[in-house]
Amino acid sequence: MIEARGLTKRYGDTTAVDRATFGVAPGRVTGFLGPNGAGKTTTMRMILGLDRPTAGEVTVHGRRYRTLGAPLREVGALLDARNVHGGRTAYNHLLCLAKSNAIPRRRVDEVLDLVGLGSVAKKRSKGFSLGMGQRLGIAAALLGDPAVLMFDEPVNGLDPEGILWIRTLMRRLAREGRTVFVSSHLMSEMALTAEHLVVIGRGRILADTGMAEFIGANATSHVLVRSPQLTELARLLAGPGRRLEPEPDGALRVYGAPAARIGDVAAEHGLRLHELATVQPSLEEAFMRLTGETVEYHAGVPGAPDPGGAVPPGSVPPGAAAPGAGG
Ligand SMILES: Nc1ncnc2c1ncn2[C@@H]1O[C@H](COP(=O)(O)OP(=O)(O)OP(=O)(O)O)[C@@H](O)[C@H]1O
Repeated sequence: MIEARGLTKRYGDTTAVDRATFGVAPGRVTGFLGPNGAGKTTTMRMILGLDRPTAGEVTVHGRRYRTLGAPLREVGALLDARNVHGGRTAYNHLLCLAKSNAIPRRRVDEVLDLVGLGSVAKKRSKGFSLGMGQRLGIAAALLGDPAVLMFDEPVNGLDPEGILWIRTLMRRLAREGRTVFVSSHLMSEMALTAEHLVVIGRGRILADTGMAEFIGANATSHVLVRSPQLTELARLLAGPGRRLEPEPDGALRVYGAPAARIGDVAAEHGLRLHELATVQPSLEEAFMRLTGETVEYHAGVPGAPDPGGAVPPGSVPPGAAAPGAGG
């Protein structure tokens, strides 16, 4: 269990983390989601005692990291995979870590096999690919068999196979009852990996909630309709609480009416339907609703919306009705 209370970090005029209060529970993957520069790495560094909070505190199992007796046995972390002494072999890198933390030598072989580096254990890590470097970093995090694991942007730069491997590993570690906290700015990846979300924007915690709840509270589903008589159908569907949006490929998005209702309207008027599909909102849509236009935010455009003034959870797109509303 990780608990942050009023956690704050300022660098001069920059407030990297602003009164963050959240908890990371065991037994599930918690995604730490936020755009570049939102404060994810700084938060993780404070959890690991690498940065001292300006105010507030963060504890692991009720204690500050620096006061843990055998930290590597309690918390494993992958912060920067390039931070490895490249002249050492993978085996020696892990052995040094093991020795300095009173971890038995056999555990080095175990974690090397676990991450699939057994066959290159005696090779110098400076010759490793990015994916192999990530695996070595993860092996180091797992070395002390810790109950709490943290990964900062673990899939950055990995190929699809590497991404799938990391996703599967994280879910397995969580199923074993561990606390797994993983940061990312990649929505599609988070949607597949995490069950719980802590969302951060410009240093502030914007949400601490289940994945499904987060999406449900910040975005609405719509129905995608295709018909050779779309103009007529659209006229019949228009009304209070409904929002109709044409798609570039000729389909129509309908907010505020369930698929069954749209199908009935079409049948009643003898209109042909070529497609009628309920589309669930994505994590990305929900995130963008919460934080404002993330694309602008990413690019650091002056005057980009302030995530602090975010749309409150439970709101729906302007003009859209709540699911099931309307006749
Ligand atoms: N050592 C530092 N000195 C000054 N400013 C810093 C320092 N570390 C971080 N910052 C600033 O704090 C803010 C948060 O940075 P942080 O790296 O924690 O964000 P992040 O969410 O991890 O972003 P990314 O996805 O780009 O890694 C940024 O504005 C960053 O420039």
